[in-house]
Amino acid sequence: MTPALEISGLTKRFGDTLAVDAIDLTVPPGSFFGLVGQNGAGKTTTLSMAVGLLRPDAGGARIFGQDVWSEPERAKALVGVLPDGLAMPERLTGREVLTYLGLLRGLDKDVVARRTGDLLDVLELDGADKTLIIEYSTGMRKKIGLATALLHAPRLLVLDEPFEAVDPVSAATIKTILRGFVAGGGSIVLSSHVMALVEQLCDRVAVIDKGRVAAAGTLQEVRGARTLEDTFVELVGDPGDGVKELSWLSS
Ligand SMILES: Nc1ncnc2c1ncn2[C@@H]1O[C@H](COP(=O)(O)OP(=O)(O)OP(=O)(O)O)[C@@H](O)[C@H]1O
Repeated sequence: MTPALEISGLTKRFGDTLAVDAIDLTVPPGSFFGLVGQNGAGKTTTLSMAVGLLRPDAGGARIFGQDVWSEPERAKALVGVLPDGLAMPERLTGREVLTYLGLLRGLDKDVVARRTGDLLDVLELDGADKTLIIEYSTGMRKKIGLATALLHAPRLLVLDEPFEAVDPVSAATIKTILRGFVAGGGSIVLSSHVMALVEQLCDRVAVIDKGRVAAAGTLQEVRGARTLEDTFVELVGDPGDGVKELSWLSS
C-alpha cells in the first residue's frame, strides 16, 4: 500500500544548527500519527519540508506517492496543512477567508459555500461574518486554520500543534472531527507536546530528538508497558539531571 506520507533523508541546516538530520519516516494510509519532541527538536521544520512549505537541503517527501517537490500540485491537492504560525489575511472575516481559499483551490462556489457554513458551524466560530481575523484569539486562529486545512477534503492532514491554545470544549470537537476523518479513511500526522493527547488519539508515534528519530512505530511498540511520557523523558533525557535550583525564588 502506498504510504500516506513518506519522508526520506530529510535534512535542514540553519547556519550552524542542524535542525533536521536525515530523517526517514513512513506514515501508513489510515493511520493517526503523532510526532513528539522537545522544544527545538525539529518537528516543525520536518513537517514544513514534508508538505512543501520549506525546501530541504537534502532528502524528499512523497504524499500518496506524489513527490512534494517535483509534482507539487498533485501532492498538495491530497494534503490539508495546519502550519505553525499560519499567516492569514487579517482584514477578512472567517467566512471570507474560507471562501477565498476554497475558490483559489478551484472548488465549485456552491460546494465552498456549503462546506464553509458546515466548518464554521461545527468549529463554533460564531460571528464569522462580522469578526475579522485580526480580532481572533489564538485558539480561534487555530480553529480557522484547521477549517482551511479541511476545506478541500484532503486525504492526509498534517497538523502542527492543532490543540495549542484551544479550550477543552473546542478540543473535544476537534478530536471528534479528527477521529471521524480517520474512521472515514483519512490519514493524519500531528505534532504535539501533550503526551496524553497523543496517547488518546494516535495509533503510531515518532519521537524526534535533536533532529533525529529517537523511536518510531506503533504506540505500543514505542511505549511498551510504560506511559508515553515516561518513554519520552527516558529517550530525550531526564529533566531531573543537572537542573539548577533557583534558590532566589524561595523566600
Ligand atoms: N527559520 C529558522 N532560522 C534559524 N533557525 C531555525 C529556524 N527555524 C527553526 N530553527 C531552529 O531549528 C531547530 C528546530 O526547530 P523547530 O521549530 O523545527 O523545532 P520544534 O520541534 O518544532 O520545536 P517546538 O516544539 O518548540 O515548536 C531549533 O534549533 C530552531 O532554533
